[in-house]
Amino acid sequence: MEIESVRVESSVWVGKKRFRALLSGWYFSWTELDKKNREKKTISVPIGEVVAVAEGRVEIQPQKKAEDTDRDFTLFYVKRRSSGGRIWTLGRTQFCCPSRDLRDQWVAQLKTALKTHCSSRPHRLLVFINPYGGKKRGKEIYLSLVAPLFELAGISSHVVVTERANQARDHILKKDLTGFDGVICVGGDGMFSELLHGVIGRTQQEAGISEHDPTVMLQPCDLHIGIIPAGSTDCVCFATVGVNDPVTSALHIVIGDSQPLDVCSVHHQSTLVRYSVSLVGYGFYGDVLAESERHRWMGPLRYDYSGCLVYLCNRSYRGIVQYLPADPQISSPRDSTRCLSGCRVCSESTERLFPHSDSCSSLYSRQLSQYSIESEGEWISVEGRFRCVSLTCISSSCPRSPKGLSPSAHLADGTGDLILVRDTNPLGFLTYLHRHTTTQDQFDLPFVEVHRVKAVRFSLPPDGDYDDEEREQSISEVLEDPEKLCESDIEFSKDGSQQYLAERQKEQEMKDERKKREFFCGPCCSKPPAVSVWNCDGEILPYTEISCRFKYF
Ligand SMILES: CCCCCCCCCCCCC/C=C/[C@@H](O)[C@H](COP(=O)(O)O)NC(=O)CCCCC
Ligand SMILES: Nc1ncnc2c1ncn2[C@@H]1O[C@H](COP(=O)(O)OP(=O)(O)O)[C@@H](O)[C@H]1O
Ligand SMILES: [Ca+2]
Repeated sequence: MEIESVRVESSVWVGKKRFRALLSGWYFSWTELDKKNREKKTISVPIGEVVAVAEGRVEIQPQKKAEDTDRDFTLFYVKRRSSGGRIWTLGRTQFCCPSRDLRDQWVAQLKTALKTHCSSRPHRLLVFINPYGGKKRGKEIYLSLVAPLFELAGISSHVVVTERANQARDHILKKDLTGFDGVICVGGDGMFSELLHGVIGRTQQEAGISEHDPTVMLQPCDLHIGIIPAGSTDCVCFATVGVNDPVTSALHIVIGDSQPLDVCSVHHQSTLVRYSVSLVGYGFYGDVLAESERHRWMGPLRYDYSGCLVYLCNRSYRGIVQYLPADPQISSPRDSTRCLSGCRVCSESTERLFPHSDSCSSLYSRQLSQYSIESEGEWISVEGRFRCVSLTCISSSCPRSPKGLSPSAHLADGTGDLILVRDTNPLGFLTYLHRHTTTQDQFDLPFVEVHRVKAVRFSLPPDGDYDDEEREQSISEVLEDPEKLCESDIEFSKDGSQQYLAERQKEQEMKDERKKREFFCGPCCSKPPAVSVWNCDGEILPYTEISCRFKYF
């Protein structure tokens, strides 16, 4: 065995075949040799993708067994399953060395290489499982597919199976998190949103920053959030990882991959309402969500069912949308780029927004540079009747729509995409929706506009068509249980809560009167509602008039 500073080489056997194994710099490779020592096929694994190395012949599934044959060691690593390489599985190769000494040296050298090259890997994780998300398989997915990988990689985890909505958010906001390298969400976009609110909220609390000030620059978060997809849409996972596969996500977490993400903060006047990563949608997507809440028992299918019902209702809503365009020289929602980890536009945006950060690894520790959105251009106003108004920070691709709401949106460029779908005939709108599922351009329709933006405001036309009661009515009637909606938002409304509480009181007073009326009246409806609701990553917002800003994390 030759040992230079970072070069280790020897003969090994894999099954009955002889190989030359080589550890050189950032790679471990093994090359098959024929009887005449001629090299055949080489398999090469970056050290950054090695999950674990163990003495003996080790298997983790179906059961972990270690057979410590003197001269063997087992290497576990990331293996790409699909041709596009997006789906990952756990690769496992058992090597047999010429002697025990040599085996021990290989194991020691590989472990040292892992320590040296993989310092950003997590050691201790706090895992939140929503047992009711998606098809209610969160617990099973975690225990059977994810926990064994964490254990193999030497990651210890503290698991909380939630018993109520917002438990994970409150835990992150209030409990001692010392020693945790990250928090993991086992669930869908709603569950991810809970963790996001916990992590952003806690970071701002500790930094003494008020989230209610819409102009404030938020403190970046040190705690990373990992997602194990077990929800209904899994859009945040799909748009960042490229698939919604629990094993792929667990392996990304194990090897310490991280991806900065834009976040949209949604304010109503001077109150922070929520943060969003995937969809802030009014009209069609708001109505679908409101309807789907009645059919939660259907699981993920509730969105398809409700989508059909809402489509048949053929609704459009009036509104005024104001937006602050992003710099068109940098990128456009109509270009054909697809943002992935390491994207040039995102790296250049990082450099522009945070000139002193040197690399991706510093994204979570730098201070945000102060810059004013208001000084960067003029607001543009569009008034009209819309089928839907959608805002998204990322592509929002998901299994239902593999290219997403805005296929060229960037994950971390500090901007979002605003999609305005004006009122059109039912066939036109169906064409728009259907194009989300095909390769056809959904923006290439005369009634659709898309803009890359830094901020957006939405209001209702001030012509007397809408009174406060009508707005309040629409907001509350979409939920079977309005109390639940209030409960989930009250935490975020602490500082600017007076107006919120007054509105809630008013809503209570009108509750009995409204109880028997249906918000979704179906195709036979005689008086459609004048206002829709906002869908914010799967939660209904309690306000119609909102302002949104895109922030970079
Ligand atoms: C004729 C075919 C019509 C197909 C229409 C497809 C349009 C798909 C666009 C998907 C956008 C997804 C944006 C993601 C939103 C999620 O954050 C949110 C909550 O997810 P979860 O917590 O996992 O439940 N999901 C939705 O609001 C569902 C929207 C579904 C619309 C049909
Ligand atoms: N134990 C629980 N009981 C009820 N609701 C919960 C629980 N844990 C989390 N939630 C809430 O369930 C909502 C939906 O969760 P999510 O995991 O996104 O599933 P789905 O994708 O099916 O909507 C989230 O808003 C979350 O706050
Ligand atoms: Ca973006």
